[in-house]
Amino acid sequence: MNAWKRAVVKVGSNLLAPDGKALKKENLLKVAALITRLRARGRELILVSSGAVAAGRARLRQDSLGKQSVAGKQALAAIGQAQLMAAWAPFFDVPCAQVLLTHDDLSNRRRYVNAQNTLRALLDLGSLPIINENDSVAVEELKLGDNDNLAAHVAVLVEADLLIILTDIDALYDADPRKVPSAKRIAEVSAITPEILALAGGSGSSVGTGGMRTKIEAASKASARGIATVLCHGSDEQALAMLAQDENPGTWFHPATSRISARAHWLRHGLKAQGQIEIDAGAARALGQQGASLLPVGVRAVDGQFRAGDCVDIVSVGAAPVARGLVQFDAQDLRKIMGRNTQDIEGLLGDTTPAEVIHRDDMVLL
Ligand SMILES: Nc1ncnc2c1ncn2[C@@H]1O[C@H](COP(=O)(O)OP(=O)(O)O)[C@@H](O)[C@H]1O
Ligand SMILES: N[C@@H](CCC(=O)OP(=O)(O)O)C(=O)O
Repeated sequence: MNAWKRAVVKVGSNLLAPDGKALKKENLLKVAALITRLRARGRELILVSSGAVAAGRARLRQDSLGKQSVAGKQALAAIGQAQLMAAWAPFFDVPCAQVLLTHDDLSNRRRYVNAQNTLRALLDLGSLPIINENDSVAVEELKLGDNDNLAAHVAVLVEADLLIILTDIDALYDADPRKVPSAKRIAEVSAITPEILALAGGSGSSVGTGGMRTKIEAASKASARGIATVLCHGSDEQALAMLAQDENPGTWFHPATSRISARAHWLRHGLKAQGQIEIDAGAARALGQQGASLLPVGVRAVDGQFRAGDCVDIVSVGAAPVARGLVQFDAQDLRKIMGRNTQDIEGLLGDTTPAEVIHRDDMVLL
């Protein structure tokens, strides 16, 4: 574990605000001490910190965790984010830089590159970027929601070597230990298979979002780009000391042996599908085995109201998505030409109709 240069450290809500109502400063201090130790050894660190909503509750002295309206929660996050930064800053002797990201910043290529440049500049300045989702403006349906997935996106964005997930449990277990006391600890995961994903339960509390499942998803996203993930307890002094010594105190997720390209990763993980295209068996073979583009003739059905340039999922009849990519037609136009041979569609939609529904270069197999 000792060859890494740059890491993203993610600290979850459960650790920062175990009761959901106030920040637990003692836990912030432990994480800050780890980051300071690692920085002193020449490592570059980026912190992804949850806790804005809880800090907002604390500032407003709201004792109840009762249901909030969306706008109410967004307002809490706006108040709490300032509190959160103010809570972290005294624990570091370098400048802390607040960066708030939304899903749009990851899906829009220009904004993605822009965020990448800003984060690189912040590291060059020797500052500590502290990242959270921009909860106060993020549109509910498009939210990442949990900070595990956000941290994985950030790790890919800054080309980190390591993702460190600090939470309120010491490792991944083969079942949720809160429900199955005999659950066994897993020290190493060499490949994130559907079986590994199935081990994960939801959050053990009303404070955390996503539980172990989003942590494994995050490890999987990071792994696909050659980034390792380590998960451990973030307030256990011994675990943190081991991390500082480059030892695995919890669960180590190996990076994938063959990493996918940055563009393929962006297509696969950075975008949300705006619709679905169902293809026939011949097209599924052509895509899966021959590396072909998707042509109108192989399309059987079109679902959704997407526009040309949007990301869509490609599904084989009655099956889970087999690929996704950037479609070259609006949904309504695609409905007019689906199932037709290329020579038959000329003139149907004007003179400059693209030959492919989704070009191979804009597609990733799932
Ligand atoms: N297979 C599992 N192994 C370990 N923990 C699990 C598992 N399944 C579910 N969990 C739960 O996931 C919780 C951590 O996730 P979460 O509550 O979202 O924390 P955070 O706020 O740090 O993101 C643990 O407290 C645990 O109860
Ligand atoms: N962005 C939210 C936190 C989201 C969240 O709870 O994520 P997680 O720490 O993964 O459980 C906040 O700052 O309150």
